[in-house]
Amino acid sequence: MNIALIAHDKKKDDLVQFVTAYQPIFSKHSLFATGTTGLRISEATGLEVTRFQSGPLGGDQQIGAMIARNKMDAVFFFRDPLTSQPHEPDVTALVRLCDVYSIPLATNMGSAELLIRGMEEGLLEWRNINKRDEELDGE
Ligand SMILES: O=C(CO)COP(=O)(O)O
Repeated sequence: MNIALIAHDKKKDDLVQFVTAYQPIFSKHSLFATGTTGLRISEATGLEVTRFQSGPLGGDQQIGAMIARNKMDAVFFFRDPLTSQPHEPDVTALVRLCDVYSIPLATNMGSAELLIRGMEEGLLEWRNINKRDEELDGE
């Protein structure tokens, strides 16, 4: 599965810690990230991460484009709710696209734990099979 990893600056340590803790699971998937987040994760874990532009320079939109093309299966986006971001419209757009396409989105450590455990149990594969069946039914 394709997984997006994104964190605002004050949340990057949390996301690095999270990915490190669940590295055996993340290592089974294709990882994508905004520029600085991806660099931090690959340096800390050695995992292969496809890096897009930094968030403020269009990285959020690049991940959004993957969602719009049905190429992203889950998004871990540790947002900083206490700091205003210069690219707030991009952040909102990315979250919105997750809702448009029903992509599982975890925006903090609590929901991330539940999402990764769901992935571990194969719940996302199950969801994708259902999605494919619905698409086939609609054809
Ligand atoms: O700003 C971001 C998400 O909105 C993250 O971008 P970086 O990973 O490049 O810091």
